Amino acid sequence: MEFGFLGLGIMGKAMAINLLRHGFKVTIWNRTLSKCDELVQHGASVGETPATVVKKCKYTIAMLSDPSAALSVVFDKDGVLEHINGKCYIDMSTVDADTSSKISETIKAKGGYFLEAPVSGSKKPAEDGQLIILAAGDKALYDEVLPAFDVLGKKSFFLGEVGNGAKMKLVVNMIMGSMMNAFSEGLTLAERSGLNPGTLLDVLDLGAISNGMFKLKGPTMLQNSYSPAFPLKHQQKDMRLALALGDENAVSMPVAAAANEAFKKARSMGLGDLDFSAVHETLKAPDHSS
Ligand SMILES: NC(=O)C1=CN([C@@H]2O[C@H](COP(=O)(O)OP(=O)(O)OC[C@H]3O[C@@H](n4cnc5c(N)ncnc54)[C@H](OP(=O)(O)O)[C@@H]3O)[C@@H](O)[C@H]2O)C=CC1
Ligand SMILES: O=CC(=O)O
Repeated sequence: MEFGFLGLGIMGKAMAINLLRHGFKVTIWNRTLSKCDELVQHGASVGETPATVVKKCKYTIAMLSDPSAALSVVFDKDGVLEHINGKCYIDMSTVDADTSSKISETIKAKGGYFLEAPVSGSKKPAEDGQLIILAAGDKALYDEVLPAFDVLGKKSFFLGEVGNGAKMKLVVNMIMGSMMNAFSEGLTLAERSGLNPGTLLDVLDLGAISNGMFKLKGPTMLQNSYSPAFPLKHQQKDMRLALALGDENAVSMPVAAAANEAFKKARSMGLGDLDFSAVHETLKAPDHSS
């Protein structure tokens, strides 16, 4: 089975390498072309534009940063739409339901097939093929590409009409971003009140609120180490999109709104390209330490 793959950031690179390792043929494209070099070593071919990748491959996956990138790769000159007639496009980026629906409707109007399939799970699950895939849209296309999803993820969900995958992903990340802020405040409170925050991690891990994120991020946060697995700018994008979903549905989300403010503050401090756990640094800023 041959796949096109557009977007070789933290996630796209790991996912495309996984497909290659499992015997899929992969033709890649990335806006910054030099990022293709490493994958060529793994056996990938390179397409000059999104359009040429779609022309060559029956199935093309995209893993792009945000709604604006997802729209640009489809609608701009040399974009996906130019050769989409009869081809299949699977967008795994985290975007909002409106963006996904706009892409879906246009692709279908031009004779193509569309599936949205955002993922839960970060850099390591992407490297290990342990993502959780939240698909929606064309069910026949979902069934066709399951062999690839089985390589990329540990579990795939088919959630119905386009938009449901995007919404599920945003709800999950809204919870995750809120939890990260509560965790960060807890670590800081423990430290400032004279407790050993390392002991707090042990206590948390034994109780009912033990979870993989606290376990993974706690030790590195205590070392002020924020090498990006999930860039903070993307977490803030997800909070923003989840809050908009809350607006549309008149759901009051004061906790998520406060978490969004903290991520915005972190971005204003120049921390957007670090891991989202760097929101911890906002609590060390002068207005919080006096
Ligand atoms: N990292 C994570 O833990 C997870 C991320 N996600 C989601 O997956 C998506 C990708 O995340 P991640 O890999 O971490 O992000 P990165 O920032 O590492 O990569 C973003 C990718 O998007 C490309 N891109 C950005 N803007 C444009 C544009 N205008 N036109 C074309 N290409 C563009 C980048 O190209 P270039 O190299 O040229 O900059 C790069 O390939 C995001 O939607 C994110 O929210 C979902 C689950 C986990
Ligand atoms: O979107 C991020 C993740 O860890 O999932």
